[in-house]
Amino acid sequence: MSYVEFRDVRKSYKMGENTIVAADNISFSIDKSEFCVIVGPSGAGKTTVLNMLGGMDSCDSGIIRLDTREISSLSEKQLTEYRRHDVGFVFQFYNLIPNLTALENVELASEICVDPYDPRETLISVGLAERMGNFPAQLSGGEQQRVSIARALAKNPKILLCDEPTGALDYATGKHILTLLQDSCRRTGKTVIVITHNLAIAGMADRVIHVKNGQVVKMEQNSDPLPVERIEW
Ligand SMILES: Nc1ncnc2c1ncn2[C@@H]1O[C@H](COP(=O)(O)OP(=O)(O)OP(=O)(O)O)[C@@H](O)[C@H]1O
Repeated sequence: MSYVEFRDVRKSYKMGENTIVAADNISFSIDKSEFCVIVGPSGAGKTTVLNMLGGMDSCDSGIIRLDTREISSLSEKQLTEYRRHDVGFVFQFYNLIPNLTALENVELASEICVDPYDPRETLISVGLAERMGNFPAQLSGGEQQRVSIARALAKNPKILLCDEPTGALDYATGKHILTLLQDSCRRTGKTVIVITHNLAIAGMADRVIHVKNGQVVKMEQNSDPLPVERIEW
């Protein structure tokens, strides 16, 4: 069985008289330890898919599984536990707590987990050995994103969900962050999912899922993913 599975997943939002179908019978699967990119234009349904897999939103129908567990049928209480222990999130705008240092941000996340990695070692692994005592405002955008990746990894989650992780960064810094995510995936064996509108990023993925109008329009597997240095956009 696949590690991540979406089967005929539907999600709609009511907006007054109108119904917006954000996920229209979406089906796909992802294997353990894969680096997967979900790509599509604005409004395609990428964030909706990520939020449902991350336990932040529910689906109307269909089945969502992670590591054989059926996420789509968990109670609110079970979803809280699931988000806490099993999912690491990386957001476009980092979402760090401004009055906590880099180390404290990572410690806070790992304190609520069952089997976390050491926060200091995790910060060292993302290249921030010298910046642990700094507050987010004292760090560059790229460094803040490294902290947020460390915060997600230190939880030792089953899956890392990244929503446009390079969206707020310049070209070179964005590439460094993608390299870090690809390396972290390989080093830790974590399953990593990145959503983006940037088709060029697809070349570095083991698996690419193309979405449009709430549907999966294509799925590809790269037997030989490119190193980030060879990707241009
Ligand atoms: N909470 C919500 N309430 C109403 N409509 C929503 C909600 N969330 C998403 N939608 C709608 O669902 C559709 C898919 O949105 P979604 O954010 O998943 O797309 P996306 O591919 O992530 O887009 P973007 O790249 O712009 O973030 C859009 O039409 C959006 O307006």
